[in-house]
Amino acid sequence: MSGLSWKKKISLALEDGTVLRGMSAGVSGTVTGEFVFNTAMSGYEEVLTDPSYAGQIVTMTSPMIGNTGITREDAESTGVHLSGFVAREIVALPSNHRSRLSLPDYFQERGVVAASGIDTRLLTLRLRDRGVLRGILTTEEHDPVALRKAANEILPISEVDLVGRVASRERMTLFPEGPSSLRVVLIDYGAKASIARFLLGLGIGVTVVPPRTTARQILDDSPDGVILSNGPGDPASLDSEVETIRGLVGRLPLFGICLGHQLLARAVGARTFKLPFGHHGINHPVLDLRDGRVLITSQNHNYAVDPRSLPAGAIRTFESLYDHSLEGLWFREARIYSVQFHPESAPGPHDARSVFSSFHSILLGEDP
Ligand SMILES: NC(=O)CC[C@H](N)C(=O)O
Repeated sequence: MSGLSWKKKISLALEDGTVLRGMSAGVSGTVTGEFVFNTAMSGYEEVLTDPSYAGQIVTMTSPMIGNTGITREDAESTGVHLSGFVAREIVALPSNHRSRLSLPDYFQERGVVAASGIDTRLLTLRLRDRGVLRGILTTEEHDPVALRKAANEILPISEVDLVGRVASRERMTLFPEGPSSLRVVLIDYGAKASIARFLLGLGIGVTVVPPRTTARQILDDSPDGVILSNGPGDPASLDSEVETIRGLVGRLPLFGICLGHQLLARAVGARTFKLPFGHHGINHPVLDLRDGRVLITSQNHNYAVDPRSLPAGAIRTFESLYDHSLEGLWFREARIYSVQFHPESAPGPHDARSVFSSFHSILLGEDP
């Protein structure tokens, strides 16, 4: 608990005028972003290190966070990318043989502004009823009038280059342990580490490239397929990324995960739209529209593909059982496969891991 002042007040304000108070569990400072709520009961280390949360302040609905500490082995990237973190109670004393560090000490180490003691039930109901809201989290300002004004001056997430902030800047090839005959290019918009880990586990080599790599450069590299990663922000604002994908469509198998799925859909002419409060959690049921199976999946998105805008040839593969939004696509002719949920399941149940095997089949020229 070193460096932590549980006595320090923290204020939270939303653009709708809501003001809440709590105690700081992280560093002092002011952060702004879009508030979202996450319903996962475990896996906060993966949530903290998932680059897709850049620009967002994440509220955990589970009432006690921090019990299992920080293991460092469960990180999905090398840093914390979300803007701020909120929970009902943040625990400073972990109880877990894998823990290396308490959560408050990790916040100090990583410079995270975090709030404990917030009425997260009220906050979540507000976000559920009014939709995702911009807001501020601060240890420096407590006057409600000033807080409300600041919350209303925050730039919408669609106007911030979040992919540029978290994506990899260098090309790098990872080799699986055993012999491998397949290699894919992973376009990294802020990829979770588990995606490459999974592919390597299937014996597939992975060349990670920055998003600004051109379609020509990727084709000249002659991979067996291309994977479009998860990532932060609004897919509708990523025109140059979509342009690159357009240059790959029909040329080699493509596989999109979350943001990658949304960008792929845009590349073939579909539209994306913002969901009222998104899907963030590890208990999201999706229906496999091909065989009626239900998978419990890990999800983290605020946007979705509009099924009415899909071009001819699109096969809808998965649908959310919460709001019936589109969760997966397959284009047989063009060999494009994509899912809105997270098959790497980190954190989350493992039902959807078979999606990687489906992509493996596509690489081998079979149907998923
Ligand atoms: N996890 C992701 O890839 C998120 C995709 C996108 N930023 C969204 O919020 O919908």
